[in-house]
Amino acid sequence: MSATVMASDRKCDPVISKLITSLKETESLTDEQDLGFLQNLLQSKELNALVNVHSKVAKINKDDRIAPLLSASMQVLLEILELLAPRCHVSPLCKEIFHLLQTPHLQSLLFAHDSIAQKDFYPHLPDIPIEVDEDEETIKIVQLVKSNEPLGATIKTDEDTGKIIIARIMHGGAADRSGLIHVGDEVIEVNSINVEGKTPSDVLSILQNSEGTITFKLVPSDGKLDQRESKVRVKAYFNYEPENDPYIPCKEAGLGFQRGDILHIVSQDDSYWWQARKEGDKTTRAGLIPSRALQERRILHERSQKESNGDAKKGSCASICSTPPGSPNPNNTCGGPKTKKIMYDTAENDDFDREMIATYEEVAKLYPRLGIFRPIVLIGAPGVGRNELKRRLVARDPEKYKSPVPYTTRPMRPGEVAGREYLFVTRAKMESDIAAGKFIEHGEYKGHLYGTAAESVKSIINAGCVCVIGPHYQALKSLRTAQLKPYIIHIRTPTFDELKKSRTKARARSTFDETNSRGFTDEEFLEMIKSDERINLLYGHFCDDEIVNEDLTEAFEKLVNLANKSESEPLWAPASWVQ
Ligand SMILES: Nc1ncnc2c1ncn2[C@@H]1O[C@H](COP(=O)(O)OP(=O)(O)OP(=O)(O)O)[C@@H](O)[C@H]1O
Repeated sequence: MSATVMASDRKCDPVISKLITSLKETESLTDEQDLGFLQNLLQSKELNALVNVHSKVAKINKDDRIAPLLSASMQVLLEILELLAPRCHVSPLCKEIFHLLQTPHLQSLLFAHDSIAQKDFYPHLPDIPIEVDEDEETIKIVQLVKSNEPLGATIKTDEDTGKIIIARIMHGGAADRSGLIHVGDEVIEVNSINVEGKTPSDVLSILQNSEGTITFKLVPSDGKLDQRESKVRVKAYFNYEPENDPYIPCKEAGLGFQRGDILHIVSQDDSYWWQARKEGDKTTRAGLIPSRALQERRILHERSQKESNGDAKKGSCASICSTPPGSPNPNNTCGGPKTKKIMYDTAENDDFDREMIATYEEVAKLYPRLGIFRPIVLIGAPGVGRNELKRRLVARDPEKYKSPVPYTTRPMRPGEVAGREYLFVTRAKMESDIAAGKFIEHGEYKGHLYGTAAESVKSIINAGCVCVIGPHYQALKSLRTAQLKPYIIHIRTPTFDELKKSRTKARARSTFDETNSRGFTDEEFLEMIKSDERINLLYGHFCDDEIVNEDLTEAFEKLVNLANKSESEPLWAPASWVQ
């Protein structure tokens, strides 16, 4: 028995009626069961309703009056947002339009509009297979005119058959744009030269030596691979130079980049070599970059090599090292003064960071939200000037920029007000809160605990103010979350000479020795630079920007500009923060 709802009480679509009539006349359908099934299906209410909708949409589509003016209104909206963003703090009108254009309802409406305009609702049906004689081989002849532009395709020898095949087509390259060459196509001839038994480099030299038109004789691959571009954007966490990479399949096809560059990954089809373009780059052809998996392997390989070299070195210097190996203390350096006020600790140490394999991070544009500001986090080497810059920013507009009040277990001193200098708590309470992960940073000084609670940061954000903090760099682990969405700035040291000159001129006070008010020593300057390099190596990729703190006025001006930028412009951030 069929559960299909019949459309017998309604008028069938004329085409369906015709089909039902012809069904009855079909002699080849002798099986009663098949006939019954088809009749039921054609008369079903669901099918008729669908055909009805389809006919109406098809009829409407024929009407030119409702043709869309554009099919990428979301793209236009994003471009307008980018244009408006820097003007938001200048004009309230711009700000209003900016936030209006960001509303999810409007964006969903435009998104739906674009899907309809692009006819994205049509099902993607597989190509109807053409019946070909299995013994007959289809061959296509492709002619391309040689220009300065590379072909944008790589070839390889098929491991099973030994034949030369197209390994990849670079998105936007000449081969891709021709639409005639596909991944998996077998190359039989190049300019009438049979390539059977030849290596990919033989074929390459044929190509290099040919002038004008290049003619390929190809056996098309069975299945056409989907060459649609992916929309993934990543932030690179390492520098890449294809010309110095011995493993890249084709150096000319490589895309070099710097740490911090935003890359548009257009294809991840190949597990080792992705295709990418630099974000904002107008060139259409994508380039090859190592995939995440490949880069992770390389880093692990490099590390294991370094470790084995390091072990050898450690062994040879064991007799002259007094400190046990593997006990780094970023706050107190061997030989330096040891009375740093707050030695910030987080639950984990730098070993955690060494474990991390920094390759790429998926990013998306994070748009400013009305009345919710990203906290500004200044990290840097101890003594570099984070507190000075933070103090100046808060002093510039105390209603807007606020620093969280730290907690302490030390007793209140005369003249202090609870909640102004510190929030005073018992040791037991603070220890249990630290254990519960409620502190973004904490440390001990002269037998008392000090620290900043995550909740203090959150309450400043919730009050509609910009929270400014200058924590120890290890606190980034607990701060860099989707909830807080921090804007992280690395305050960097200038060169030794610039550092010494600027601090001496300003009579800067050393933060390495709280018991004496004195200037920095050369040793401390060197330590600052070393620490800055270390932070850059371990945490630089987490930073949104950096400021070299040589001239204080200039550094502060840059900080103000970056603070404005973080409040008003759409900026790249981890994709998980945007969803
Ligand atoms: N660009 C600069 N030129 C001259 N002096 C500076 C500059 N930046 C900071 N200073 C001075 O250097 C000293 C240390 O700065 P600050 O207290 O801000 O360092 P910090 O990074 O917060 O260090 P710590 O984390 O150790 O407390 C202060 O006297 C400050 O005024």
